[in-house]
Amino acid sequence: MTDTKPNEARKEGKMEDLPAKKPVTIICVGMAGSGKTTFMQRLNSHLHAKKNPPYVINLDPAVRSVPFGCNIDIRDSINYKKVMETYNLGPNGAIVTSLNLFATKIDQVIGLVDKRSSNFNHCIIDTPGQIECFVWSASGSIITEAFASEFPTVIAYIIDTPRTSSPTTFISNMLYACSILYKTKMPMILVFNKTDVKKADFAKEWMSDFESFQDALQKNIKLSDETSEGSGYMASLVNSMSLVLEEFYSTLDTVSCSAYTGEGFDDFLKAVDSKVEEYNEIYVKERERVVKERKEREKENKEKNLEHLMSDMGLENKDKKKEKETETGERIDVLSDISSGNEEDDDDDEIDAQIKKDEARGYEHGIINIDDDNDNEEEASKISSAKKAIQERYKRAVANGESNTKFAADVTKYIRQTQG
Ligand SMILES: Nc1nc2c(ncn2[C@@H]2O[C@H](COP(=O)(O)OP(=O)(O)OP(=O)(O)O)[C@@H](O)[C@H]2O)c(=O)[nH]1
Repeated sequence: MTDTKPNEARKEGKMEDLPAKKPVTIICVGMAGSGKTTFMQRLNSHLHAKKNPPYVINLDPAVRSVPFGCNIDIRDSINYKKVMETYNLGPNGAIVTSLNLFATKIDQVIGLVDKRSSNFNHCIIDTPGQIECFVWSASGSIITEAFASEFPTVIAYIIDTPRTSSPTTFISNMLYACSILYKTKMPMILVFNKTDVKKADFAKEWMSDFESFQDALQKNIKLSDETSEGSGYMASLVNSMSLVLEEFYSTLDTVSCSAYTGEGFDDFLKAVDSKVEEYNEIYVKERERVVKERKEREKENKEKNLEHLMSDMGLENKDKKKEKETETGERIDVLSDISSGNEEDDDDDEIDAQIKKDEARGYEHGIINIDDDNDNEEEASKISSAKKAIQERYKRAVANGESNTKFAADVTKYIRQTQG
């Protein structure tokens, strides 16, 4: 992970002791038409101009043409039109399916980026215009998580500033950004794009001054009252939402820029740097904590499963029973008990006689020779050592996350042997 301390140490020439600096991943998300692709194009040329070319990834399978050179393009491996035909899907379903197919290869993608990571400082990713296809899909989460676990990752939420100038659309956009922030748990930068058309000062003011937002809302209500009905409900909803979102604003960096003119891109890169620091200070620790917790939970579950399996097989109980009865000097109830009791001598004679009769009639007995104590002890010890071996193997398999069909077959065989 990128770290400010390693950077300082690098400057001091102690680089050999330090891990290689990882590039930062910038994932561009935003509503359809907010200007993600144009923003990517400008960011790409801006970084090139600074002799700091980025690694570029396009994750929009439905885009006709991409106005920048891509290092990885989802369209090279997935044919969106074919996905639509093959799976009989509509446009959005096909985007989700294409992303699903791409997500199955994400480890290879990360491998590729990692391999080249010494050559660039930024990896920039464009996402589909249908924001929900990426943000709310499992594959979107997998892809984001995969990058975030390997590189410092920042979400750039692109906003169409002129289209956000009404309090209602502003709050809708903020709610969306808020939900993405809490879903991905990644550092986020709000990018007010298209400032060549409308400056983003109004939005920044609304975010920092609740009263000014209220004023704008009141003005909007008066205007709406003249033009539409039912705006009272909308206004009160927007009002409540603005209160809820106050805390969310404090966690964000905002930048205004124009993908057309290139204004604000230096500020954007500065914001990225500060978010990387935040990522290292807060998110890395948080992620480590979550991963640790998940591992502990998995370990607990595995142990519980092992206990359940053993008790389903009747092994643990029998062992415990055996221990208990040995302590009290009582008869041991083991699998070979059918032949170990002395009190059944008479019964044994009867059974013996029956077997002889049956054999004389030509029947075959597929039972253990219940008369022979030594054979039974041998059988019991065989079963006991098989049990131990299987327990050991199960524990090892559980520890290694092994999925071994032969092992499963062994367990089945053993259950049949002991319970059949
Ligand atoms: N004036 C102005 N227009 C812009 C700017 N950025 C993008 N646009 C225009 O906004 C429209 C949408 O831009 P795109 O870059 O295609 O937006 P997008 O978010 O990638 O679109 P989808 O991926 O289809 O959702 C285009 O007509 C762009 O020319 C900007 O900074 N200023």
